[in-house]
Amino acid sequence: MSHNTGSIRIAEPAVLPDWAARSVDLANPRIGAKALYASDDFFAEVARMLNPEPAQFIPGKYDDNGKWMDGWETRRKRSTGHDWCFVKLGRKGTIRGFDVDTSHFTGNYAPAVSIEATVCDTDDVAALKDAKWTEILASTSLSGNSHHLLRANSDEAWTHLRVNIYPDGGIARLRVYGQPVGVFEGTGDALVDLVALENGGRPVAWNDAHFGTAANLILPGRGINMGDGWETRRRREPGNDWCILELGAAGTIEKIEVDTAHFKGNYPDRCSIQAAFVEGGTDQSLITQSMFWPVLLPEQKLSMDAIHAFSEQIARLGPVTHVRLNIIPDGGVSRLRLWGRVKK
Ligand SMILES: NC(=O)NC(NC(N)=O)C(=O)[O-]
Repeated sequence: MSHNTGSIRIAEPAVLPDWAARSVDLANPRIGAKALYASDDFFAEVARMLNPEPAQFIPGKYDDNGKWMDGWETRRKRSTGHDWCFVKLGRKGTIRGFDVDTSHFTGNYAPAVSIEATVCDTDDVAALKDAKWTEILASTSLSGNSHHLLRANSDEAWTHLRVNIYPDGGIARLRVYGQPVGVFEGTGDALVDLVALENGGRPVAWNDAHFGTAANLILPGRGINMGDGWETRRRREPGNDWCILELGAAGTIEKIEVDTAHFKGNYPDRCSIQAAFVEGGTDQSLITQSMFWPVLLPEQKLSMDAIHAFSEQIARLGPVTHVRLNIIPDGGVSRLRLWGRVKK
């Protein structure tokens, strides 16, 4: 499976395990995550480790410190001890596991990693150093140029991580697969975007995402370019393209926005949305189940490069947990917003 939380498709491991596929990357800078501090990042700055785009290797690219590497890389340690860094999560959340990705690091990858977590109401490094840390990933050996999908040993919600590497070396990318918590606390009866990535929404399945994946639909803000949306290949057979999204919380949808920003010669002719309150099943079985979901938004004509707002057209289905966006017959949509009230 691959997903795109930037302008370039992320080539995640060929197949993410279910616990990762149904999670949000809490370390995605596009929802506010940030590398706060590193004990050392001489060869490659720690911020690169969170880049939502796939790690790349650029032969022949060097900087004043050495070979340019796309990740976090510390200098060769000549003393005891180990390197570490602080990462602020984009949302407070529970953590199911990690992808510790050493892509392109072959003779300089970190031999081992462990990860600790804490809850802290500040990003101040001194305060974080004094925080109470809990190990949620025990020390684990790493290989070069590999994805390491590792389960976390925790059910609690956290705000910050300390990533320890033993004793030094590089990590290309860190993905933190989890679920935001408490995003709707205090919203009362306000309309909230139930499917936004930063509110725990996530893509479940799609039939095609040749040019841009479904994850882009629920990113914050408007799309930055045509690559920052969900775009399918040109359909050459009857039917329509679709994607299934899970809401961050069950709720009743009252206002829908379908944004075709940047899609001018390839926006869908029409769209519709089906929805359901799903209990049980798997992401895979939802693909079949979704064929029979009731219509939340009947077919609507779309236009180029515009936000389309719908409210009176929305069926009164009550609280739902999943939607299926149908685009007819194919094309690109930049963002989908599903404003509603959280089910009490
Ligand atoms: N060829 C290298 O990559 N050498 C060093 N690393 C970088 N990035 O230059 C090292 O010591 O690991």
